[in-house]
Amino acid sequence: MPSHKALVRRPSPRLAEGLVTHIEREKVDVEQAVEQWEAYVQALRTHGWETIEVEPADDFPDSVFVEDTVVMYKNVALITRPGAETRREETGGVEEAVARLGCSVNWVWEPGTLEGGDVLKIDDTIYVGRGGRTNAAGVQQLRAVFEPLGARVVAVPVSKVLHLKSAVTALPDGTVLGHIPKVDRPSLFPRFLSVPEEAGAHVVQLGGDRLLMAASAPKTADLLADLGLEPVVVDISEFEKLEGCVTCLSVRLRDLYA
Ligand SMILES: NC(=O)NCCC[C@H](N)C(=O)O
Repeated sequence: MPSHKALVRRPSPRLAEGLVTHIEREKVDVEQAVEQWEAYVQALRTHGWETIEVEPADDFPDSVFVEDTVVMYKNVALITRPGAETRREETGGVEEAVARLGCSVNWVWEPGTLEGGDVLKIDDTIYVGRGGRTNAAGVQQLRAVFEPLGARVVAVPVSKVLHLKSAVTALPDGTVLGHIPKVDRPSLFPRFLSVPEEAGAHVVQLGGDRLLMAASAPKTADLLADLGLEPVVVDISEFEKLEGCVTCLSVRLRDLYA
């Protein structure tokens, strides 16, 4: 039976110092960010996810973006080696959390770099974005860990946004969603739906037809509702100022044995 646990990590008081790469820096209201994070966690819980808080990493401004520190496939965790040097030490608490949940643990080693935001799983296909934060050695290491377990790893170029999942995510039927101006090669995906907003490309599958989405993509929410899906909308404006999206604030663990 699939498990319904999700890792989350409380924002650091230094959140406002988080990295910004492709957008202009805007002032982040940390108090509001904490409220938004609590509402995000509550939305996961309301829709059947047991949330597990990874120990906070207050010295690391970007630590709330927990998705970047680990990639899960089946019961196996791959602890990443973030391309952003200032994020490298975020991984310790996450490693401890997944080990405690009974996952077997692997690591990305130097010279590899990989961030979880660059990894999009659709059934047994694992798309990995080769871009600013994930290098070729990171792609090879991901392949070496997961292909023997039955995955097929497909590398795709990412140059217009921070991570692959800043450009594309997937619907429950496997259709890939993306905002065309931000996607390097839409033709790499077998079934692609173009959405009208950049933030509309980011969905977290909550189960059934329910999709967690950001309030900043109302036209895409309407489009998806019109296709019979059920958007669950959260406001994550303070995280968006740091190039965060709904996907990066949690890691869903769907295939634990426990
Ligand atoms: N997976 C994600 O979308 N992560 C967002 C990370 C944002 C953070 N400010 C960073 O640049 O690393």
